[in-house]
Amino acid sequence: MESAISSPLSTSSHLLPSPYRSSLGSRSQSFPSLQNLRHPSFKSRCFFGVPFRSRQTQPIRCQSSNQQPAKDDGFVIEDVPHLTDFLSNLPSYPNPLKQSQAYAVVKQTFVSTDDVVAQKVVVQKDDPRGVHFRRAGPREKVYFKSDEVRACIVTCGGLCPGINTVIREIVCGLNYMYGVEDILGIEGGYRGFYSKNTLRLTPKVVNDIHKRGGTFLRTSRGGHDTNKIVDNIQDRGINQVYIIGGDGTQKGAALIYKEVEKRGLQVAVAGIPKTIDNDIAVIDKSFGFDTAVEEAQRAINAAHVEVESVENGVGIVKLMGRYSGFIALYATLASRDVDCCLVPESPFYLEGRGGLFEFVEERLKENGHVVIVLAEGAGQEYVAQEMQVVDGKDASGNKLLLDVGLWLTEKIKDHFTKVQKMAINMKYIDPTYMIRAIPSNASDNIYCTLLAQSAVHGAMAGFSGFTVGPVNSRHAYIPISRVTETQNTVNLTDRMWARLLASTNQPSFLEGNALHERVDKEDVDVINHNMRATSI
Ligand SMILES: Nc1ncnc2c1ncn2[C@@H]1O[C@H](COP(=O)(O)OP(=O)(O)OP(=O)(O)O)[C@@H](O)[C@H]1O
Ligand SMILES: O=P(O)(O)OC[C@H]1O[C@](O)(CO)[C@@H](O)[C@@H]1O
Ligand SMILES: [Mg+2]
Repeated sequence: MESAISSPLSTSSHLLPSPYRSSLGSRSQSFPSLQNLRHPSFKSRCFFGVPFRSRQTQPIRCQSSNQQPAKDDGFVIEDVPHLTDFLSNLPSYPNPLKQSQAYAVVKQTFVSTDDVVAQKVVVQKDDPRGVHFRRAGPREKVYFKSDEVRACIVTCGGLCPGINTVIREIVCGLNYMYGVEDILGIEGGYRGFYSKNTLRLTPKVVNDIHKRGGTFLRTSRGGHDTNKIVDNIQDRGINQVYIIGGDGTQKGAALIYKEVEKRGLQVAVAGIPKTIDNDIAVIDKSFGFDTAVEEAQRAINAAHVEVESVENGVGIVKLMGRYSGFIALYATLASRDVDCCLVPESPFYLEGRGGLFEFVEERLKENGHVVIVLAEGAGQEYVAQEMQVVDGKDASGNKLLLDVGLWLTEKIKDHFTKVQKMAINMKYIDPTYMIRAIPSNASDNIYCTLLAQSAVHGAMAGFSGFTVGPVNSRHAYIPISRVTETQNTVNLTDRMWARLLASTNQPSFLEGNALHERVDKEDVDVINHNMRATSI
């Protein structure tokens, strides 16, 4: 018989010293074990009964009634900073949502201070309980009076479907839920703080913007100057800063928060993660990603229609994805018209057994056509070898990529016409900006609304230096450093990539490839871990 999973419940408890970890703008608390215990009121009896934000708070260990020593169950909270961490006498006020019509019939308007979201939901019985983040949502107490809030919103980095929805919902959320009227738009990204006038944002001004692609506030790369930005925040009397942007933007937001803390300002800094590439760590998925994948279907479909209408048709579609091939992966899986998907994470090769040329030839013989989807960051090393180019960077310091789409197109044409003496019909489609310069679809719009409202609740509740996002489909406040320390990339040892290979039946390019060895030698542990922990 399967043994019962031990439950962390108790009727008695005592305090233990708090193992307190701290990283940039984050605090982690590890909670010791609560084992062999079952009790439905665990939440209120054990550590959940104590607000874990307070510095005085000591994690509580619960023991079974027979008082056997409890073992550490590895419960960790990666907490976000709060304004009271450096402004200890900050007054709090009852949340005006108590009077809100919208929340009037909600059973539990306020998120308990003890609610957390688990980073991993697929675990094994004996695994440590792992990392948790603070659950997002409205709190009973706020640390701003509504008429004293002066908020601002800025958007930085590349475009992404849904930015306007996030802007709209921050403005409407602040105004409708909290009665905030003073909201400023910072124009043109970070540099707009010190080089441009602000825009006044009201629900009326932003009413329709979610129907448009792009960003109503405009954006830029580069131009992050922490001191100038915080000087400007201070000079303008801004006390809530909403920053929408990707990994670079979030790094900038962390610096702004650090400076705000250093100067002891009552300023809530909230990051809303944005990236079309879906490369932001920890969160389930970035907003606009689904819309982009959907739009990519149109390009793939066009390629497929073109190549199946001619003899030996070869279609190549290049999609965004600098270091992460998620758009290409998901667009391929969704389409089923794609024969081969190439992503930056999976090196490929052209010639010889198991190579791309051989595969294209086979598919042409079999079906008369072939469609390849290519992420822009794939095969960069091959293109670089053949092109005399100086390493270029954009204003933010991101490496400028070489056009792998054109390179591959030429390679395939050359091979079949010159080497194979076989006429092919090449159709190259590059919908790069088309998939991100569009408004978000319905589900992304809903997602954007949740992100915006969660950010507003967090800032009003006095949290600062946090990023908001869904973790296992529950919105959470995540320390900024957690989403910037690594980038999310397609994991070749994860089942999702295997699903793609199984769906397209394309070569894995493992033969003659360094990856083979790498997987064999060092990734056994990773594979085991992923088999256990993968959330997909
Ligand atoms: N390490 C950093 N420290 C401070 N600011 C940064 C850093 N990296 C980037 N920024 C600033 O963040 C802004 C946006 O950065 P970037 O152009 O890299 O886009 P991003 O936010 O990563 O979005 P995406 O990559 O999705 O387009 C720029 O204004 C840039 O100056
Ligand atoms: O041409 P831009 O605006 O710099 O953006 C291109 C880059 O932005 C991204 O979409 C990331 O936001 C990358 O995939 C792409 O390489
Ligand atoms: Mg980036």
